[in-house]
Amino acid sequence: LPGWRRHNLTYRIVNYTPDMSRADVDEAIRNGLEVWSRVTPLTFTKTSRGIADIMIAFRTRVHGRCPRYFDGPLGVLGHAFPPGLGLGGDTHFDEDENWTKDGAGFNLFLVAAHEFGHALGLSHSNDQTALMFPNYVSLDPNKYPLSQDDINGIQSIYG
Ligand SMILES: CC(C)C[C@H](C(=O)NO)C(=O)N[C@@H](CC(N)=O)C(=O)NCc1cccc(N)c1
Ligand SMILES: [Ca+2]
Ligand SMILES: [Zn+2]
Repeated sequence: LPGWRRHNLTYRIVNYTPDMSRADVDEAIRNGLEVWSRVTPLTFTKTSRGIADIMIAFRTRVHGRCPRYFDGPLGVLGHAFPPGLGLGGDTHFDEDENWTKDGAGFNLFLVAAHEFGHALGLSHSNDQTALMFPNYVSLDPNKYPLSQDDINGIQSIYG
């Protein structure tokens, strides 16, 4: 099955980027998840310790037991693992990027919303307007980032 069977999921921000305030990181992550909870029956509860379904961390290069590596500034910005136990759902951001809450560098909210699409079971879309399009397009972060393609995709998994 491509999606989570449980709809009440937990997430934990394991570490924070020095590029932004903790409050701004918490906000960007919460909003990135809310993009998807608004169009599905999914709920996301933040935990500050132990193992959560979606473990979120800022990492560089080779990191921990993660099978994927980061590549320094630019290029790959983040990666997330599809639903499942263990690494499933876990989402990593490349700490070698400049993470911001506005238009400079890379907007954490936008990249997080994209990565969480993967963590919920979506793969890339070839629709240029889709959040799940492979390449970062710096949208106005206040603009609603989901396209109809994204909504069709997530609702085909979570109904
Ligand atoms: C092969 C993958 C590990 C690439 C990686 C990705 O898609 N992660 O989900 C990634 O970071 N892709 C870059 C590609 C790039 N540097 O343009 C990206 O911006 N993905 C995140 C993203 C953020 C917001 C919107 C969109 N459409 C894509
Ligand atoms: Ca990178
Ligand atoms: Zn992606």
